[in-house]
Amino acid sequence: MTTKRLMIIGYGAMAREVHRLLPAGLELAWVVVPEAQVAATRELLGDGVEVLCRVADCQARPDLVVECAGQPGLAEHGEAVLSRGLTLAIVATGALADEGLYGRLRQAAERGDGRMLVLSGAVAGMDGLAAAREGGLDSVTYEACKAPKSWKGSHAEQLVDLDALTEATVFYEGTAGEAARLFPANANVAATIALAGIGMQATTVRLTADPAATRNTHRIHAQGRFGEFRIELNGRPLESNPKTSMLAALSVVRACRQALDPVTV
Ligand SMILES: NC(=O)C1=CN([C@@H]2O[C@H](COP(=O)(O)OP(=O)(O)OC[C@H]3O[C@@H](n4cnc5c(N)ncnc54)[C@H](O)[C@@H]3O)[C@@H](O)[C@H]2O)C=CC1
Ligand SMILES: O=C([O-])CC(=O)C(=O)O
Repeated sequence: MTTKRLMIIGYGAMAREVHRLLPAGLELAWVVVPEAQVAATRELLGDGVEVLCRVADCQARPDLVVECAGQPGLAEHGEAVLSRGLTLAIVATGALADEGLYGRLRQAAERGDGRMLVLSGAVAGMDGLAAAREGGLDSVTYEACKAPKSWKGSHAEQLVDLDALTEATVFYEGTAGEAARLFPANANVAATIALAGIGMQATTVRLTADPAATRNTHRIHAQGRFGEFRIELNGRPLESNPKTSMLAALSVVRACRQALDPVTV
């Protein structure tokens, strides 16, 4: 089997974990980072990987492109990937709460015959939720609970004193679309659930900080013609970034494996 070649957009905590766990048969050939990080990333990765700041500078055709660059990274590079007819697997799904961007990415994919794969990221059950949607969904709620340190540097700091919490505290309730925009490094999952289910406005979201939490907890409750499901997922955060659950990186690794395997499970 010939080795396939991967492009990763972004080279932060998640991308490094994906790189570490890359399945045999797929090699990291290109990394796209902001211009200011090109030199340091080149030094880190050595000669085997081409470090670029624009997708257009890639002279060959990656077999798969994965976005691990956050919402601004998807907004900056998504169209360039899709309009070249490439497959782009994404985790910064919250960027799709911006209808304008979503429309431009769809058009680029249609124009160039590209494909955008919305990965399940830090949650589970997106297959069942999307199937349930076919029969009609009545309500979908999503609750996330993380340790205060996982909410540091986010909009949560404007809503609650994270350092003073002594018990689990709900600091945000709203729609998936708003949550994904207000918490771009923490609530992409809200948008993923909305995309698989009943949309950005109808999906309700509650966010909690809990000083006793050691995991990133995600709870989904969906009701519809199919029946009802509840999922609770207690994900281990990445040591290198407590905002990000390990499962989100693993969902990217799974997409890498699927690109190699003729059977999709
Ligand atoms: N769907 C999901 O379940 C989840 C999605 N995420 C998303 O994944 C993103 C990445 O997570 P981490 O790696 O833990 O964050 P991180 O902050 O460690 O890394 C993000 C990297 O992207 C790079 N970047 C930023 N703008 C860029 C651009 N325009 N072009 C190329 N690279 C750019 C940054 O330089 C940084 O190295 C999060 O910001 C979040 O949006 C994170 C966790 C779960
Ligand atoms: O990794 C997680 O637990 C979820 C997350 O950050 C996101 O949805 O953006």
